[in-house]
Amino acid sequence: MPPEAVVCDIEGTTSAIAFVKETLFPFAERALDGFLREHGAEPAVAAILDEVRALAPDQEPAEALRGWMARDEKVTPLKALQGMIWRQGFESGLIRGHLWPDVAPCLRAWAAAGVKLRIYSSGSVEAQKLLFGHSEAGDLTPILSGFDDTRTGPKREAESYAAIARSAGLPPGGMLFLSDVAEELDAARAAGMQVCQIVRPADGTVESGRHPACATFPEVATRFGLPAPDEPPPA
Ligand SMILES: CSCCC(=O)C(=O)COP(=O)(O)O
Ligand SMILES: [Mg+2]
Repeated sequence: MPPEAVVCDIEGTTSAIAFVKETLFPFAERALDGFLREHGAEPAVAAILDEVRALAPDQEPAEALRGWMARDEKVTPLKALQGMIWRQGFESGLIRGHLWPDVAPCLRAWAAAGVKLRIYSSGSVEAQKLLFGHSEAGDLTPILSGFDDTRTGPKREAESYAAIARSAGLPPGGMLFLSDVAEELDAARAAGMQVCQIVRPADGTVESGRHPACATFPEVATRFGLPAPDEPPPA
């Protein structure tokens, strides 16, 4: 049966890994000290800094945050803070959310056919909404019906996917999870979801061999019985 809902990872799935590493992370790194000086006492930011101190009690929060960014560690308070910092970049037009050209036409076709679309990323829900709200393909947030980040649960644990299915009000088997990371797909499959690894050569993704694999979203459409977009994606 074709899935009633599609859940998309971002980095390596809808968007280039290079966009995250070479645009988003350096933006946050450059703005970090100024952001903490200006906003560090605000309750939402202060609460995140408390989480950072609890996880890295032997370091200054800025030092811990920089280390996590350098090692691309998906630590929840870092992700929350990055989302806050990126807001200014997205809203001023300095950053536009990268999407591979095959992604938006499929998401639009699937939404038009009544397929529910959700995002599950290590990037915070705030950052997800910014990326899809200010994407290279325009504002896609009206066609997205749910957003989850690591506050829902770790991406490599089956219970996180069970929670996403509960919040969508669907049986896990009616949902398809798309990700570049095999361990995330293992967890989603253990929760009963259909899964597909997105293997984009431009991202250097290695096919695990444990899951169905597709290089583009139109290939996903063909393989899982989802509608294909009316127009071919731009070259
Ligand atoms: C605007 S979302 C930022 C992406 C990000 O920070 C990240 O860690 C993405 O990880 P994913 O789980 O989507 O692979
Ligand atoms: Mg990913």
